[in-house]
Amino acid sequence: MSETIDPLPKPRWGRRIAAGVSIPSRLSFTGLTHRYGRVTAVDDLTLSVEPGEIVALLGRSGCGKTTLLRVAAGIERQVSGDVHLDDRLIAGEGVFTPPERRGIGLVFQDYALFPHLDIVQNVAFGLKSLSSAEARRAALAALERVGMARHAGSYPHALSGGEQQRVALARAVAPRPGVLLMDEPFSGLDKRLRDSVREETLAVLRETGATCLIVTHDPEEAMRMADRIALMRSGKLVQAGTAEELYLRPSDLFVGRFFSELNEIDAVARNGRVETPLGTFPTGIGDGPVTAAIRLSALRVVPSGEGVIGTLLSRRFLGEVELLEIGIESLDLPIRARVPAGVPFAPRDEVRIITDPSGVLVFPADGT
Ligand SMILES: Nc1ncnc2c1ncn2[C@@H]1O[C@H](COP(=O)(O)OP(=O)(O)OP(=O)(O)O)[C@@H](O)[C@H]1O
Repeated sequence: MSETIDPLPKPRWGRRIAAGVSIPSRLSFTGLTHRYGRVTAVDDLTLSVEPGEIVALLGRSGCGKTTLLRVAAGIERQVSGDVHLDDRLIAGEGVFTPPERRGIGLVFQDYALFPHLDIVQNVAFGLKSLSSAEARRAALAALERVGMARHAGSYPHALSGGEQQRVALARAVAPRPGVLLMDEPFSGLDKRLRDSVREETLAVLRETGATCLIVTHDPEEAMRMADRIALMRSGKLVQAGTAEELYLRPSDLFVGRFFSELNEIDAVARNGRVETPLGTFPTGIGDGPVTAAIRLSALRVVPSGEGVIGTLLSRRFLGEVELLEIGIESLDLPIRARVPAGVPFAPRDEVRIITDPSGVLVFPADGT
């Protein structure tokens, strides 16, 4: 007897309908600076988002992410630097293409649906080049793709946050923009809903093929969604690369901290090595004061045998893993370790710590 295999997983949103395909553009910023009065929100930033690429713009609150998006959209006019769409200068010295002529779609944090228009009118709003019948048809198709066609006649206030987010996505992709900008599009959703809406949004983005720049302050979200991550600090681009590159080879301690929890130990590098209470590790940098940053997952904790002697101070059960705090005589602060749950220790037990050198990052001590 043969088994029937369903070739496609059942979509959670609507029927299996493909989103309209966009012709993706390259979006690039060159030497971009923007100020609000004395505040420099974006500082000499250069970044290119390649056609069809999804890039997450990541950084703490106030680092300039939204400002960069607003400049790209044409809501804000930069102080200096250029913005190009492919080879076309859209904002720069003496040039300013108005937002509606840029072919850029936007999804705002608060979705920004028009309260006085019903859902299908909201989505059809940007389809100015089509007749009203065609615009309605395209809007309904976009709503169908995000599983919201049955709400076409509802008004935004009658929809949940997750439903409004889907409508906002349908509205942004319906005109088939070459570039889509999303500003913290999932931040208004609770954690469980956020995961499923994010996955579905990603599927729609991949189908449309649009170039996409997504603002987020959540490294995990950036890693899940983006082909590349651009990390900002104080208006500057600190590092851009794949999640793996940023995680494995952070350019400085700030980037390292963003992607993993670290034990930070001040030490002095000599002859390409640094000696710490947890062992001696290669540095890859010149001699001088350094910070040895040791990932919590790089520590193995065993009851006896080889390893650095410590005393277990506390253990916290986190499901699959446990967080241990261990005191070491020569260190003022306890060392933290993230180990598989179920370790056979109790507080005050003597333990041995073994450090995997591949989980040790060494940076010049520059006070970052
Ligand atoms: N309209 C404005 N007028 C004056 N200052 C502003 C304005 N908008 C932003 N700023 C300032 O510019 C800096 C960058 O703000 P921006 O909103 O771009 O950062 P962000 O990284 O998007 O932050 P968040 O994640 O909190 O939205 C901040 O210091 C902010 O206070």
